[in-house]
Amino acid sequence: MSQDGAALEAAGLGMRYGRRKGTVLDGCAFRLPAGRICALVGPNGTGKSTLLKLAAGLLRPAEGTVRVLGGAPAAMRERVAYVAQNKPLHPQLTVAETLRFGAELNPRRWDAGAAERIAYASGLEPGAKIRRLSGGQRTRVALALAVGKRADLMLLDEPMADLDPLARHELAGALLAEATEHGTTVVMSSHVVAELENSCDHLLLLGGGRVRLAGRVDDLLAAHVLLTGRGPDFGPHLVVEQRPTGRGSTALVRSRGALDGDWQVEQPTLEELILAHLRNPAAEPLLTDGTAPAQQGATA
Ligand SMILES: Nc1ncnc2c1ncn2[C@@H]1O[C@H](COP(=O)(O)OP(=O)(O)OP(=O)(O)O)[C@@H](O)[C@H]1O
Repeated sequence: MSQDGAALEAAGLGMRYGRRKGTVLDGCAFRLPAGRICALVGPNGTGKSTLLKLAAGLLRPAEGTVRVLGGAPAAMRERVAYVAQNKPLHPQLTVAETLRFGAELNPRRWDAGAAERIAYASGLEPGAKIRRLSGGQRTRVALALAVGKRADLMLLDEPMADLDPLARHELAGALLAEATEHGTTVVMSSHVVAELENSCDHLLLLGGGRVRLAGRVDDLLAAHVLLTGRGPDFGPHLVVEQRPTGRGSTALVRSRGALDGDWQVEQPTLEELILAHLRNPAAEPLLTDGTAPAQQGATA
């Protein structure tokens, strides 16, 4: 961990694939304090996988820096577990051989019990060949390897995408229990916004190559309210997104001062907060206290 406790930090981070292909990340800047369970969300193609690969040291930035646990990603591989979107595993190995391979690669940190708890919880056979496993079963083995590594930072690219709802619930619970017990920081990209509220305490929303929201979920929710009134005027409050409703207009706003006015006030859910920001890519970014990189200072 770095002195100031950042598990992942990006400053002026830029990334493009080849000269002609356009910029994926452009001036991306944020700081993720250690110990958080962070949801990484954003539209398709916005650079979530790219950011995770940069943090895993599999890509090099075109501009700026990314630091993990206070150091360069390539120097931190032993302390970082990365699960790619396509969950690459050796198809000819069995599940048990795959876990043994994980142990050999991580002799100083390997936690066989934790890996086996994840791998075998649903009745998966140790002798089953990886090539015969379903997508969800492969995911289970990939997550078992990541947990067994006993990393300080886990980077998970859409880890739950091909799991059935029960397996998703069970695995998310097991993963988060392991992470909480050991103080592991988790960054998990996902499109299943409704499920993030129960599993994540931190949010990183990417869009247009930059960070649009960053902070503790509680802080981000506290900075916003849903106002329903005759509209379209919502006083001094900064409107993120506004839609007509039966009763007039409902707006998700960033509160600027007292909330009294001719409208009804409700707290948004995390899903409402994320959807409003996805619907309005032009909304002003918000990085709450402690989540802007040291040299930049918070933008709100
Ligand atoms: N190896 C590559 N070569 C060229 N372009 C790439 C490569 N990998 C990703 N890209 C491009 O970079 C952009 C960001 O891709 P990335 O996979 O990081 O997005 P994402 O947010 O993870 O998307 P999704 O939600 O669809 O998984 C996309 O436009 C994609 O086409």
